[in-house]
Amino acid sequence: MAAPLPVAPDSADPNFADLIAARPGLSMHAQDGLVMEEVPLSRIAREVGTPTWVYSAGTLRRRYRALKAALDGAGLNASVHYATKANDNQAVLRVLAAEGAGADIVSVGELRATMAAGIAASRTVFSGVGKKAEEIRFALGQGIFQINAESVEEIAMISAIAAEMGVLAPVALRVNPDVDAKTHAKITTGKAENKFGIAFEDAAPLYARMAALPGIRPIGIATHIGSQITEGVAAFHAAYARLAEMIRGFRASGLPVERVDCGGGLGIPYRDEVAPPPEALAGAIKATLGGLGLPVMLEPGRWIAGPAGVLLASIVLQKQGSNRRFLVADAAMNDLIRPAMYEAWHGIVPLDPVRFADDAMPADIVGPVCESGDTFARGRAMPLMAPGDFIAFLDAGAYGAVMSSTYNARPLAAEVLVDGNRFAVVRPRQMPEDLLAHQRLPDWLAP
Ligand SMILES: Cc1ncc(COP(=O)(O)O)c(C=O)c1O
Ligand SMILES: N[C@@H](CCCC[NH3+])C(=O)O
Repeated sequence: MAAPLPVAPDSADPNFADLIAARPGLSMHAQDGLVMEEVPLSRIAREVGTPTWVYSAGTLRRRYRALKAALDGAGLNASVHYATKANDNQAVLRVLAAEGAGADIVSVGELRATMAAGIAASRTVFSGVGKKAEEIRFALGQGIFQINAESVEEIAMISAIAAEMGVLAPVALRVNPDVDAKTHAKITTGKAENKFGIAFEDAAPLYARMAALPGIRPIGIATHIGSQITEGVAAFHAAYARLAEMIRGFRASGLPVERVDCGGGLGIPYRDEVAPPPEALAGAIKATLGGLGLPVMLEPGRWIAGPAGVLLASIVLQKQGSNRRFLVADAAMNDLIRPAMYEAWHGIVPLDPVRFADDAMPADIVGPVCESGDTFARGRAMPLMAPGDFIAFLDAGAYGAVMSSTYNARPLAAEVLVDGNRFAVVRPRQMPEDLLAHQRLPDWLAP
């Protein structure tokens, strides 16, 4: 049976004004329309074209500082290691490097990016379930701060490489605490069925064996239970309580523990989620791990970068289907894949103050890619729009550009950084013809 005709937008959705009011880096002006810091976004859309990612340096700084202040305020000796995977643009990394951030990386590519941006390897933790030997060698050669090992096989590999290089690898065990983070199934990582980490019951004997290996300096334990965790800090609390119990056990057996890595995962409100403030996370860490007197690490990605970015797009056309209105944008799932991949909800607002204030009727907002999954929103309250009108996808600073592709031979969108009243293109649009120029034909296919 066909879905019923949406006669009214989803009343649970926040309206444009509420969305913008909740995002301090953005404001709506009668003349200039939607403004990021002091730069009208329509100016960027006109000068740079669309689709384009735009990041706010001010929001990145403000959020990094808020997180650090919450950890310091709880009396924790904490270091923040920004999860590079959320947004690895050099400009974003530089802003965070200047704030004193360390990094969390999952590949040599990310390590090269963070080092190029001024974050030393000695402030960087290497996570990931499938690090290759050459990546481990490179990271050790650069003096990596910590490697979070995820399996007994990997520990053997790290020890062999380090011993051959004549160094001691600083290794923490990533433990899987089997805690339900109550987030989307594709981004939960701390349940027993997930591929991540070492089973809780295996960790203690493994840590003892690790301490006896020639190439390894045991550092402590790490965990990361999932991403976009909202609705309280109970899951964090449960996971960290298990870590604390484990560390006490290690100590009782005479095994050294230097620090504990609490991972990332703090969620943000995209729609109406109640995301815990960083003070609540800091409180959960203090309540569970605080008594151990150890330095703690955090690996936040989304919380810092998500609200700092938008994706600008233009309306290509508005079309009427048999029972739905479609707004076809020039951004697509190849740019922002989160709605297609996780059914994620992103605020979508017009840049034009007149459209912003207009009466809204439900529309499906879609991209031009040849997949029905290329749908950003269904039954969303949107005004009538004309070709060339600009829209912004909110909270697109994390897991946006980094997850984009050239599917349908589409360009990789440009990236722009705004800082106060200035803006700059920090990665130009990459055109399909440039990518075509990189392709090669073997002789046997030559005409
Ligand atoms: C090991 C690790 N640390 C940190 C993060 C960052 O997560 P988030 O962006 O949710 O803070 C991730 C991604 O989920 C991760 O896998
Ligand atoms: N890519 C996911 C988050 C994954 C976090 C990485 N472990 C998202 O967009 O929500």
